[in-house]
Amino acid sequence: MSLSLSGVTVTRGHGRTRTAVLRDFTATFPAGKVTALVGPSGSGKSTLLAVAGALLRPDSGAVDLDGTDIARLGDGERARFRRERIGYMFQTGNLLGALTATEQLLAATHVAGAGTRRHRARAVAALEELGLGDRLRHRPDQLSGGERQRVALARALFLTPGLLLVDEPTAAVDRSQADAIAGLIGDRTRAHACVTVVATHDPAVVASADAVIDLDSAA
Ligand SMILES: Nc1ncnc2c1ncn2[C@@H]1O[C@H](COP(=O)(O)OP(=O)(O)OP(=O)(O)O)[C@@H](O)[C@H]1O
Repeated sequence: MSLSLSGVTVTRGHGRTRTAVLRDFTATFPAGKVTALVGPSGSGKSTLLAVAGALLRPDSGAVDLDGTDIARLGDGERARFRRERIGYMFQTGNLLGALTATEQLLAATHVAGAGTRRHRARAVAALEELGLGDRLRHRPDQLSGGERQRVALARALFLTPGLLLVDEPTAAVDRSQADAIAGLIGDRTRAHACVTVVATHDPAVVASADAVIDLDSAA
């Protein structure tokens, strides 16, 4: 898997509030490495993840994922890329209210409820790895903010994506959990040679990353 953005410009808002969030942004994200995306609030970290994750189309520029410019694909193909190649952990967790922690992971494979035993065992193991072994049957409103965040990370990792995009993974967890999460993201990235991009304000996550891109100076 490879990811490079070239000349990417994204404007957001309408009318007088319309501003360029990313302006002619160019960067290459290496496989098997964690790239930390830093910069002050509002500098465009989440926007860049959304562009790389085929959720937001840039106004101009190319988003090259393994030789395909995903900015130019139709909506159906972009959805397929997201489903098959991209693991996305949103800042808000974005868990589905009706599903248990285990089902959140199985939903990624479209087998919630009817999951095979093998899928279920994998989902349970993934949640146990993140310290959630006693929260398997809990729904989002029965989990703490940090627990929801860890379920969201487990879900993003579940299908072993080639591109892993993570937004503020340690915002709602304590220091030891934050270190465990940063370690797990690094381990998975190296083991599966995936391209990993982590938007973060956490100095410890930045310190454990292989490369750092500062959107403040890139703007
Ligand atoms: N849907 C939207 N419509 C209009 N403006 C938006 C929209 N989404 C984001 N913005 C603006 O784009 C800018 C960049 O937002 P973004 O969320 O990418 O920043 P960020 O670096 O991730 O911030 P934070 O660290 O606070 O999460 C901000 O000024 C924000 O207000």
